[in-house]
Amino acid sequence: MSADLVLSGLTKTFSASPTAALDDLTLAVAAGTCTAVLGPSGSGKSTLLRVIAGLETPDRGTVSIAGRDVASVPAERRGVGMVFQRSLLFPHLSVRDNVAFSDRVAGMPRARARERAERYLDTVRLSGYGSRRVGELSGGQEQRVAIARALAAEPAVLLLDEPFSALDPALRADMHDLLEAVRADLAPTILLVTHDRDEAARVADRIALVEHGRLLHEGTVADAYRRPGSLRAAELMGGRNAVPGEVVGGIHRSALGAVAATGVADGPATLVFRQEDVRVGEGTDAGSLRIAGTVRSRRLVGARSEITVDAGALEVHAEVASVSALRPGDEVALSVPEALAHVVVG
Ligand SMILES: Nc1ncnc2c1ncn2[C@@H]1O[C@H](COP(=O)(O)OP(=O)(O)OP(=O)(O)O)[C@@H](O)[C@H]1O
Repeated sequence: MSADLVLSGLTKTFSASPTAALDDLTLAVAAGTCTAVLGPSGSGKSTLLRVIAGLETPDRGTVSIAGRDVASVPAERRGVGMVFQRSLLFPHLSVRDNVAFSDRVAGMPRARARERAERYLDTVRLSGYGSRRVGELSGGQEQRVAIARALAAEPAVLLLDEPFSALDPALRADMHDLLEAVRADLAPTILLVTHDRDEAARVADRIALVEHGRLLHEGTVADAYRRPGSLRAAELMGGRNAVPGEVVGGIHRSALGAVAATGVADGPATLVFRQEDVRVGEGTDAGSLRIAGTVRSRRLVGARSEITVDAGALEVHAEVASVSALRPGDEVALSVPEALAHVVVG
């Protein structure tokens, strides 16, 4: 029940808006995989999903599902299911009849459609809830029903538009487990729009970064974090360290010394590395970048702390354990394994 999804040169400008919501966006999602779409507010993520679903028509470009251009296929025949931030369930129907809705519209007899609905309610771990009214459900349960309803239509492609963002962290974690179970069971091809990098890392195979309607970076989750395609991509992935320098002959030179930059053209380039990858101490392995400086500030980041270190003209950010004794004013030696530093153009 999964299919390759290929988007090619998608462009969409709304008449009310001077700039393109989608600008020549090309992206491929392999059958049965999940790509998370991350990007700032207004970058075109929802428009992208709406174009794929057939709810908007692109000015240019194509959407292909299982190798077929779906331009002339109406939304309800595309084999695409969509779940939004708000569940948009029918309040006057029972949970079971909400899930059975698409089968009923397709003409399936009520008893059979309800039987199938129960199966999908079981998939989203809501068996026993079929007779309830939507108003009797929690937000998390409502989203489960919305997912069951989308799955009951057996979509080859499942589009999720910030489906968990209104849920509290514990419920969100439950939903991530649920999505994993759905993927193992039914393997739809999924495009998940989210603002939450951790969510993307938890549930997706790959990350697509979108800004101003353009694709900035596409790759595995690990690469999005550690090998971003550009300085902007590094920033959007929450990377806090960027050291300007210059590449000459495949070597990047900066205040941190020389680092291999294979394949990067000569010219200005920036060395990026994650705050999570900076270690306190000199680092024993030969391939480490060493940084000496003074702690300027320290702030809590969840259960850990982040320190900002002044190292000459450089500002370096490092995550440390909350029990770390480092305080503003302390001298500190830091190191970064060279393999975890990455050179981007610009
Ligand atoms: N129906 C519409 N009419 C006019 N402009 C629109 C319409 N829908 C979206 N836009 C514009 O297109 C751009 C992209 O919007 P879109 O909703 O796709 O962004 P987004 O990345 O999903 O944002 P967010 O993260 O805030 O949900 C924005 O500038 C928005 O104002």
